[in-house]
Amino acid sequence: MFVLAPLENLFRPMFKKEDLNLGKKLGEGAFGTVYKASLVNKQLLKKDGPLVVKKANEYGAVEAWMNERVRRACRKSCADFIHGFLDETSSNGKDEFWLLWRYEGSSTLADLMGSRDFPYNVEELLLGPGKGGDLPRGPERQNRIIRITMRQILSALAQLHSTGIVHRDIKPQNIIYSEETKSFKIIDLGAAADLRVGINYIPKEFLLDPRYSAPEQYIMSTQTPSAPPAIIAAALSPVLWQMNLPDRFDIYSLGLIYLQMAFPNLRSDSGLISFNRQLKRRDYDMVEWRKLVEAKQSQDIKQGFEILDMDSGVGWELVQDMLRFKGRKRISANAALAHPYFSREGLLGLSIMQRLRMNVLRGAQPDNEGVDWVTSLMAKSGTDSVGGFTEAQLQSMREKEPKVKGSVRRNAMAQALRIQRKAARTIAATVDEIQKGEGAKRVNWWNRWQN
Ligand SMILES: Nc1ncnc2c1ncn2[C@@H]1O[C@H](COP(=O)(O)OP(=O)(O)OP(=O)(O)O)[C@@H](O)[C@H]1O
Repeated sequence: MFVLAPLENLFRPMFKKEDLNLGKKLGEGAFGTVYKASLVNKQLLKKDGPLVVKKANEYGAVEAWMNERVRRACRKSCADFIHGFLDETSSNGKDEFWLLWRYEGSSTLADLMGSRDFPYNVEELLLGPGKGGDLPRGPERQNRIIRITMRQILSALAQLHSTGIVHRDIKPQNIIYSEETKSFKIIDLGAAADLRVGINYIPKEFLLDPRYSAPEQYIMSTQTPSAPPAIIAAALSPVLWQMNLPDRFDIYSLGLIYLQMAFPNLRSDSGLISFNRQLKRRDYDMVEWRKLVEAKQSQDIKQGFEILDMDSGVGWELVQDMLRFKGRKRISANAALAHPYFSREGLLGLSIMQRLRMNVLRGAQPDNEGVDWVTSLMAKSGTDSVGGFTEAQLQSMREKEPKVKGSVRRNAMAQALRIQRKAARTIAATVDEIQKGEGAKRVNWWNRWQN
């Protein structure tokens, strides 16, 4: 960041407003106006194609800075940023900041979700026309499309978070379908906070879209002092990150999007607002919410739960993990990507593996440390070609169940051991279950799994 940023400015093309022809207005928000645009002189950029210009107010400089950082650290997760510059000659006498991106395409996830054909319209975009035809239209096919979409958005979020950036405004309007990469990307970093440098990180700032924001109002505890100088912020950021887990704010917003994709009646603003109200009244207990709405017998509700309950309810598990009231108990983007919901499709023995992973995750919930421990084990385990646990690994974990020692029970170590024991017991129980139920078939299954 400190080295590459100045170097980059020496080599990247610079623009001024005379280089740009503004076209159709694409949007107007609190922070500026967005236009489709083209270059007056096409030679200025190596790759031709339409552009997007945002004429922003005083926050534009922060948004440009954030976009440059994303371009260096995780460029595939967000819209392709080209350049940002200050226009001191603006007609209204105020400084205007111009931001320039490549035009990714004409559809945001909000546009796509607004169509009656959702999610099949997304399937065509992600897989190509006619490529989803192996399954008849119905919950199973919808589940597959939603899962691919969720994986793409979560991967983009995981990259942003690992860069130290929290978006703070994740919503379908800010997720765009890129026609070039045929995948979803995140846009609008205008409300983002970069904890590594302290940019835009003001604990008391209130910039949230109430429809999609998590119950906590601040991404950082209000006890945390305001941003220190950049270099100190960079050194402190892992500690602050660990203390506050600010990334979980975005996860809640994505959890809401997941629900909207599954339940057609939650896609409208009024549907989402009434969901938020219902959940708040039930103290953010999703099981209670489910009891409430299932009693209503609506077709949309039935359809949504049919999707979430597939594969032993992995989707329902995931959405609950994303929508937990306390940020600390909410799943991280990386842990969500390792959730059984995203297990590879079509592998032999998948359902047993899914069951195992889910039991282990269930056993570790709601201890977030437990989930992290389990996911790190999963990430390290398995064969080269296939993730997950091998039978030998499961057996050795089973034998290595940590021993209890009365005196250490009260300290933090005891807590960690307790979670490990819980996970180890779950693994043992699941292995027993598999051994009992599958009998002779089991040997073949494991052999096939490891090959
Ligand atoms: N790179 C891009 N490619 C194509 N369209 C884009 C791109 N960036 C933005 N848009 C379009 O412009 C609209 C507004 O963009 P953006 O959300 O960044 O602006 P904003 O002023 O912050 O708006 P809001 O306050 O409503 O979020 C988007 O909804 C999208 O339709």
